[in-house]
Amino acid sequence: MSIRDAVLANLKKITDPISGQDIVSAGIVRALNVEGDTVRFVLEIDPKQADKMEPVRATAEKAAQMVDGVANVSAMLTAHSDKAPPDLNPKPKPSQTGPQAVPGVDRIIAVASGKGGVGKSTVSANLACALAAEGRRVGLLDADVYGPSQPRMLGVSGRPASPDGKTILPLRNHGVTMMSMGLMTNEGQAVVWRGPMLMGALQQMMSQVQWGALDVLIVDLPPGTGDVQLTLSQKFMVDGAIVVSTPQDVALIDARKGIDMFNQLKTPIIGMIENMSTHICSNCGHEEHVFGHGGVASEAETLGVPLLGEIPLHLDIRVAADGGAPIVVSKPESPQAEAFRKIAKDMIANGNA
Ligand SMILES: Nc1ncnc2c1ncn2[C@@H]1O[C@H](COP(=O)(O)OP(=O)(O)OP(=O)(O)O)[C@@H](O)[C@H]1O
Repeated sequence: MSIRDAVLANLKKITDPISGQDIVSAGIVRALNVEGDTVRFVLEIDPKQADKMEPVRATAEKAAQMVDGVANVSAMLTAHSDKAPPDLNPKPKPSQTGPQAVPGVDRIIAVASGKGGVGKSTVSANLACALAAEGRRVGLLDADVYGPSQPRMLGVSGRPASPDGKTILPLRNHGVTMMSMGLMTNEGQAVVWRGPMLMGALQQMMSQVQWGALDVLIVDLPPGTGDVQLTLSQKFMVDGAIVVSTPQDVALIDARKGIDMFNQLKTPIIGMIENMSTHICSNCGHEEHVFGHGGVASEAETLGVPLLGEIPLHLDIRVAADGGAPIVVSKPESPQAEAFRKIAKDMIANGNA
């Protein structure tokens, strides 16, 4: 029998005057520790019973000393607490991998494109402003770190403030709360982002920016199917994705890849938008199909995703975007703005925004 077991056997012969059980079964012998020939333990008691328990402690100390091989014994009375003893079993860490919601944000919608330059940022800015005009509380995160354009499109400049060094205060214009990676760097300065930096920056933008209460947060993604797209869908609960494409085959091939990626990530596709659909001459109103027309509609049908709308190629759309007031703000009654506003209204009607 080990010293520890022999000590316990002797302690079991002592009766706890409070419960009538032996002191080991009563659970008052705690922290029994044997080190060489030294034995230490405590008797955990109600402090009000200290006088009654002191003789028990002295008896327990002697009982431990009786064990062969024990030279020194230290038994102490300690006050028990009503609190549960600390749980020393390591708990599994909460899962870091599951997608999380952003506090206060009801929905996250990703706007993506397979190919660059198809007008994804223009569509994001106009949709955000159109949804805000419908009374929705809208946030717009420009996650296009390679070519951040939302500050220019929404007409905001200056660096966002961080009063406490932890949270970042977003900017606001045209009813849209906006944050862009472009505001964290100097305009015109090329930024070389590596994968882990990108992911860290995106998480920071989602979690540390004080978005406030939003009905919808639109995330303007970089073109393609890279780290930012993956991180967004894996780390955050993305409610839906909109894929913007021009009608040409080359753009459509890439758009298909984008849809494929969202399907694999199990992010629901809200639908596709054909941008630069028909060119309307700003002088004569003549319509021509610079990049073809209807390519996205037939692709959407093939892929079984909704076509949300077709946005014409029109000089006013570019001029408005470059001037810091998207066309839905600067010319809300124009047919070009109407195309965006219809998409926004349908999104609200379908519960997507
Ligand atoms: N429907 C349109 N009519 C006219 N010009 C447009 C239209 N859509 C976008 N543009 C213009 O095309 C250019 C590219 O658009 P935008 O920056 O929105 O594309 P993007 O897909 O976000 O590009 P990036 O590759 O930088 O992500 C901009 O100058 C924009 O003003």
